[in-house]
Amino acid sequence: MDTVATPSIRAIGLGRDFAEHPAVQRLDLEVNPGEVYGLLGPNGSGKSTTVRMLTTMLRPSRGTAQVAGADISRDPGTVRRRTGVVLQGTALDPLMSARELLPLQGRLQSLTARQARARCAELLTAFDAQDFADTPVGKLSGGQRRRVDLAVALVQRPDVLFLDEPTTGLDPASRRDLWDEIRALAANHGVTVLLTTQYLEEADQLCDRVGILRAGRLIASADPHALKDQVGDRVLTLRFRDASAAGRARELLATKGEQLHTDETAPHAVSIRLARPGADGETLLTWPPPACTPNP
Ligand SMILES: Nc1ncnc2c1ncn2[C@@H]1O[C@H](COP(=O)(O)OP(=O)(O)OP(=O)(O)O)[C@@H](O)[C@H]1O
Repeated sequence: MDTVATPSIRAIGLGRDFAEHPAVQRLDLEVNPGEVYGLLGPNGSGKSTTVRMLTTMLRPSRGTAQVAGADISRDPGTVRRRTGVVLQGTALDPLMSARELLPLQGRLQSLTARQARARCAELLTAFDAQDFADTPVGKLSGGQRRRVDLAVALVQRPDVLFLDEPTTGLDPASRRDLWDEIRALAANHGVTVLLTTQYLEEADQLCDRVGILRAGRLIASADPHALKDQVGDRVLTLRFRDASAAGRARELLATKGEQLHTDETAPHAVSIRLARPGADGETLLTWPPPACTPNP
């Protein structure tokens, strides 16, 4: 019996040039069913170009890929039917509400009116969106809006979901809520998720595996812990009660010449690179600092 699952996404030598400049070089990638895979990389590293090729929006210059069992070049219609996509700045009609948009999407995907209404009700409940279901999406907060984007992408029950920088611009609490939704999709419904991110913490907390893209090349791909060992310095993260305590710790550590890693998504945390030889075991910080030690 064959017990090896067919990958939900398999790219072989996939690449795309713009005016002879390779935006994505030769990408080899496999993502398994039910996995949350993160493509991590700075601006311009090729993340969106990769997503646009895998979702059949952009023709590759070289290579091949299969998504949800279909070839992106030979059978793009099947790929589109079996996948959901949320791109950066997805253009939903700002005057329409979730309760209008979701059934409309269902009808476009050939559901009957009754099926479309039922699916809409199911998704509004799943995304805890009843309270803002009748508000035009143009008037929603960033976090609410992303949940509607995600719900719209899920109307057709996709096997594979692509999310291009799903949490950019969200506050930390909305970001964590969205992480929970994405995890639940994979864990409870077996949806395979490929997302792109610029945030190390997001890749670390959310993804089963992470690929690092740099200048259009996948330079590493593994689970986040293995990746940190392979390509990163060791990082010690201290979490504080509030952002101001973290700020004071950051100032103290900077005066000691420590190399700090800043992550704008985690204002309560301070991360220190432990790359200096001989730094292990040294006391880096005494907390609380002397100025706020309670009087005996
Ligand atoms: N339509 C296009 N025409 C010309 N060059 C493009 C086009 N789209 C992307 N590029 C170039 O391809 C490279 C990769 O861009 P891409 O948008 O894939 O990167 P990214 O990692 O998604 O960046 P960001 O995080 O800013 O979205 C960049 O050098 C970009 O300028």
